[in-house]
Amino acid sequence: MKVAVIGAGAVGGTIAALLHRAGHEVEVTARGEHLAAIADRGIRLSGAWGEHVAHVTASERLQGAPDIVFVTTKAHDAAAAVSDAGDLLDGIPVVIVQNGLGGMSVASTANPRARVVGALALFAASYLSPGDVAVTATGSVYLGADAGGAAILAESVLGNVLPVVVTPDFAGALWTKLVVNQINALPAITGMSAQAVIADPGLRRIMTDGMQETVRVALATGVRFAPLQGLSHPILITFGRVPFAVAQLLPLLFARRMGAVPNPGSTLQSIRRGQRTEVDYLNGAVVEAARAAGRAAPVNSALVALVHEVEARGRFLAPAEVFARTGRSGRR
Ligand SMILES: NC(=O)C1=CN([C@@H]2O[C@H](COP(=O)(O)OP(=O)(O)OC[C@H]3O[C@@H](n4cnc5c(N)ncnc54)[C@H](OP(=O)(O)O)[C@@H]3O)[C@@H](O)[C@H]2O)C=CC1
Ligand SMILES: CC(C)(CO)C(=O)C(=O)O
Repeated sequence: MKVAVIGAGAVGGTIAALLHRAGHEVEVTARGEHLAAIADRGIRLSGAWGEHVAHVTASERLQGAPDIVFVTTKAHDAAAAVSDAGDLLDGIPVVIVQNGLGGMSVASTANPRARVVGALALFAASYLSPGDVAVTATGSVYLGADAGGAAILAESVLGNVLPVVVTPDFAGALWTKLVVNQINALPAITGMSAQAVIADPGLRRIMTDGMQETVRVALATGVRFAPLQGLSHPILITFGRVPFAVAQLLPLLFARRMGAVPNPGSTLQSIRRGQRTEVDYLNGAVVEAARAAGRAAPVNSALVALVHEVEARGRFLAPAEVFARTGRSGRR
């Protein structure tokens, strides 16, 4: 099958390499030195799903019409990336693998003729250097069901190379993932891995507070969380109410699942490359939902501000600075 990956960075490079290893004809788009390295030496995949060098067709814009396309840019790049493909995506299943709430509507607006399917990656991947990507933790991809059969094709293609779950409630799954993505901000602020952040009692407290705030905001706006990686609506309702001593078990569980290989998360990876982060689409989406419901989301607001500060100044904050800036002692 002819498969395209638009924005073949950490997640997209992993998907492209796995599909190439399975025998598909793969074309990718990327930019700059990463594109040059892929064109020269292929995508070099390493980590938890094995090693593979994928010699794929690579350019800045899609060259041919694929049977299916995966869009794996960061949220702020998705509209331009889909538009750049022009009419090559007309009538094609376009699987948008993206965190944040708006990926599907952005892709549908950029090409109303594409058959857009939402997807959420629960595996963790790192961009190591131009052309090199590594899977640091395995996990499923959750696909939204659609009426037109595009998700069935996506499931058959992707399900052959990694674990796939089709969810009938993708909107609810997006919100469950937004709770999980509370993992992202503190590594981006401190420069520490997600596991190291969670191991620090004071930082773990902030992350846990952010998760509980996200749950409470979502429930206040009528969200029903869909099942995702062991989380569910009833579990998250309970999580939103319990004291910190119990609630901290959730980030501790996430750290355990991530295993021993340090996971920077996708937001810290943007900072390390001197790029804009997705924080406005992650913690910022919680702040926005709270505002629409006439509520405040102080923890998420503070995290958004601190990530933007690190983006602008190019200097990470030490945990003590984070505690001071968020009005905490740091002892929990
Ligand atoms: N990394 C992870 O572990 C996980 C990430 N996610 C989510 O998956 C999505 C992708 O994340 P991730 O893979 O980490 O991001 P990356 O930044 O590693 O990859 C995105 C790639 O898209 C490229 N790109 C952007 N715009 C275009 C364009 N118009 N044409 C061609 N290439 C383009 C980027 O190039 P450039 O670098 O030049 O901008 C980059 O190489 C995000 O929404 C993220 O939140 C979800 C789960 C896990
Ligand atoms: C779940 C997590 C944190 C995995 O790395 C992720 O979604 C991301 O990095 O964006």
